[in-house]
Amino acid sequence: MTAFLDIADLSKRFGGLTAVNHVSFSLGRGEVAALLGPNGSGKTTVLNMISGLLPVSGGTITLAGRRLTGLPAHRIAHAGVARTFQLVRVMPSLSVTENILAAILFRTGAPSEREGREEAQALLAEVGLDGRGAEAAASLTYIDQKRMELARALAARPQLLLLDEWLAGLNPSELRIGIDLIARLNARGITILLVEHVMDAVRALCPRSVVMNAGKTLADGATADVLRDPEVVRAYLGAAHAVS
Ligand SMILES: Nc1ncnc2c1ncn2[C@@H]1O[C@H](COP(=O)(O)OP(=O)(O)OP(=O)(O)O)[C@@H](O)[C@H]1O
Repeated sequence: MTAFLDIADLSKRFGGLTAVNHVSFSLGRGEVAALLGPNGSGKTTVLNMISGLLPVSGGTITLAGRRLTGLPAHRIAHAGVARTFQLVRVMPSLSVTENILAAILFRTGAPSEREGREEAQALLAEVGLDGRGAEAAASLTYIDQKRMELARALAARPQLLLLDEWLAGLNPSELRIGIDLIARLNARGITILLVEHVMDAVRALCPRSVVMNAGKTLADGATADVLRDPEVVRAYLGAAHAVS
């Protein structure tokens, strides 16, 4: 597969700490892959650099041959990259629909009120929040806030979706729904990179996984093989999350 997202020799230093240390991997268009690793291994920092939230200290990131490194976050978003955050970010004082409309507005500049609301409605249906648009965002349960955050990301019509522990904290039935939703988005052609500690979800969704440890790439390959790799098992067992 030719690289759609190409991460080459990527590094990030915070003062004396090297959080990401010469990491390289690439994703093919339409691929869904996991970025794994114990706590503090640098996964979120990689997502932050891809989405332009943090400048890189070294290396390059390209999407469909276009260099993203050095672009501000809003330009990267317009180039087709959307993400969710580990700690859900919503605008609590607005309604659910208004939260989505804000994201649509960011993409389009100025949709007509009717078109914007129709699109918001369709996005809410897609993430399982059909008919919930009038509710206050702050009143949503945790999973519903996550759904709404995903709808906001989808409002950008991304080519690449970065999910930072989007499935964390869901109960088993919610997890099933979440996995199906991610699989559906991928089937629609969205390339997905997910940082995830829920290994059942990783196994179900991601044929391929990249594993980081202490800022470096430890493994990159078929998920089943990677999760059996003794070095990966050791890295996880030495940390809070065992590979279970
Ligand atoms: N803005 C920042 N300033 C200073 N240090 C940071 C910053 N962001 C992350 N770090 C440090 O960089 C290292 C990697 O953090 P990062 O959040 O990328 O890890 P992670 O693999 O996503 O962990 P987790 O699974 O717990 O989310 C950690 O030591 C963290 O404390």
